Amino acid sequence: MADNANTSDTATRTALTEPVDERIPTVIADSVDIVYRINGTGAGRGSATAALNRILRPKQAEKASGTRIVHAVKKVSFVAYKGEAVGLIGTNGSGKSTLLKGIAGLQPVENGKIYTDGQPSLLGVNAALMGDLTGERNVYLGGLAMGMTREQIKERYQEIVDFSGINEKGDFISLPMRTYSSGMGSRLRFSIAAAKDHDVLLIDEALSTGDARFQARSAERIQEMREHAGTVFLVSHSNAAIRTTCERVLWLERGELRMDGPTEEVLEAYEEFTSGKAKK
Ligand SMILES: Nc1ncnc2c1ncn2[C@@H]1O[C@H](COP(=O)(O)OP(=O)(O)OP(=O)(O)O)[C@@H](O)[C@H]1O
Repeated sequence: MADNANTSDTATRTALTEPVDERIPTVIADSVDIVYRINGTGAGRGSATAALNRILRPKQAEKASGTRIVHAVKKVSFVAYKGEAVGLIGTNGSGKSTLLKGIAGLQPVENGKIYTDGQPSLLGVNAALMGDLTGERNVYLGGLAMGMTREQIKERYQEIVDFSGINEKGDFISLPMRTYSSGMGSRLRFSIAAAKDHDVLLIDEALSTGDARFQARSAERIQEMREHAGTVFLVSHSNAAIRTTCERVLWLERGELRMDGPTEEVLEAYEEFTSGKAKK
């Protein structure tokens, strides 16, 4: 018995030390479906009885209340690895943002599973900063939300402000964020997120509103984050931003994964698809 155990032990050790695939997975999506339910227009909308029915008889109530279902992500599977920058492309409403929210754990998965190693951080154009607070307060708020301590934020504060370039044209950091242009807002959001190395960083269109100089700076910072062995996902309609940032691309169309491969290959097919669409 003991001998057998030893033999299998050695076999396991050999198997474990063989360099099968040295890449370390950080996000695994296994046949993921994500569905939105929009409580609808049917009879009794908003009444207490309708609400009670939704709890007690969800199936029938769903029909009666006219609940609409939007199947935003359909059977999507992929594995992303440490050090990868993965672009997510697809026409409007194809499910890119929804998939990012699913990976971040902000949108429940209907079927299938998403496994992540470490804490994913979603950086979106609507990241939870407060418009009525100054840029400075928001740097602290965002930093705390990412799990940094007050001291760590204080140490990196100037770096964050400088990276964002918010103060290049005057003292804007002491003004409420609602007074910023959309480009300024997204620059500050990205700068806050970039102050920390993330295991998995999910970026939703945040770079597209920045100017060319800021986009180049962000691309450089994303490169650094990858070198620190994180995984970056970038949703963008800018094929140029995808080309400079990502070496792999997932193309979603109508919620389905149409293609997963090297950036140039996927973008070529996508560009053909979109130009074909434009001609129709
Ligand atoms: N909160 C929501 N409630 C209901 N349906 C939603 C919601 N958010 C998105 N959807 C629907 O899910 C589908 C996918 O939307 P999603 O925002 O993920 O697409 P996208 O690829 O990011 O689009 P875009 O490129 O326009 O930003 C769309 O049909 C959209 O109408």
